[in-house]
Amino acid sequence: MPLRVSAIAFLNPAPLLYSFEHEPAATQLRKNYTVHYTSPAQCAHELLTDEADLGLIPIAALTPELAIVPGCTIASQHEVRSILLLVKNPDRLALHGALQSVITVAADAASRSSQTYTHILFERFHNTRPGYVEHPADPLAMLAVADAALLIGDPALLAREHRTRIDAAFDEPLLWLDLATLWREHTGLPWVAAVWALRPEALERSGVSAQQLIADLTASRDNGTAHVEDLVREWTPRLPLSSETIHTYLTRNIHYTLDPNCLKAIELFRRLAAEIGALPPLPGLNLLG
Ligand SMILES: C=C(O[C@@H]1C=C(C(=O)O)C=C[C@H]1O)C(=O)O
Repeated sequence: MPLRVSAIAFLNPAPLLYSFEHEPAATQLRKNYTVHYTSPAQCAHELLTDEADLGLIPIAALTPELAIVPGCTIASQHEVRSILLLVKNPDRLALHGALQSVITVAADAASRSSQTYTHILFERFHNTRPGYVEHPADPLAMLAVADAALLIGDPALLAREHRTRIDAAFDEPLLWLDLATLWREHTGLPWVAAVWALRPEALERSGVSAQQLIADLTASRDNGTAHVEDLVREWTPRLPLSSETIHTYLTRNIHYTLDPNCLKAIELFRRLAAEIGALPPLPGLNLLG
């Protein structure tokens, strides 16, 4: 039985899924994998409820039972561009003051990792504890009900393109914060959003070995990063963004290699999240293979 795969329906994972979407590899991979696309939060839900065997899931949703597939990730070394915290009525003097004045945050319901990063940012780095409401990604609607809005993925990329129009809806321009940049400033580590995670018991049923799975996912990523020009051509008509922005996003903003610093970042993120009670502890990372 093929592995049931839940993948993220944003631009950022496109290089990871390249071989699953492009011939000649796609036909071969279809024998072992059936891929479907949804939000990051839903990928986690499907994997955790056994509706999927393998998921590209937010690191906030990892549990000790799931195995992390080594090789690939969705991360960022500096600016990510697509994880944005928009803050209303910013105190122009200092970031700290602006964040201290936030009482409520409307958080993109598609997110798990960035929601938790937001908790860490406020509570650990700025010593304040706003309330949270989940909300569909729509900056103006979010800021109508909250002091700050967390956006991820394609809606964040689009909001950034319409920054002038969005700012014009308020008495003073919003504060636009890139969460990956802030995480890097506070920790010196990359910001990690998602990894491939597996229900280990599913491998036997599928007939795919751990080594084969790691090789297939890594080869797809390598194929994708080698064919970024194709992806830019395919995605430019799908998203109202310039091909330059898409190219920069895929080549400079997003980092696709689960290297030792990314693993350190996941450990630190989960430790800080557990310390503030935002997530259950994750004792050690369970890597496949
Ligand atoms: C880089 C991004 O990371 C996303 C953010 C996630 C989250 O907040 O849970 C999960 C997966 C990623 O696709 C992005 O979409 O902007």
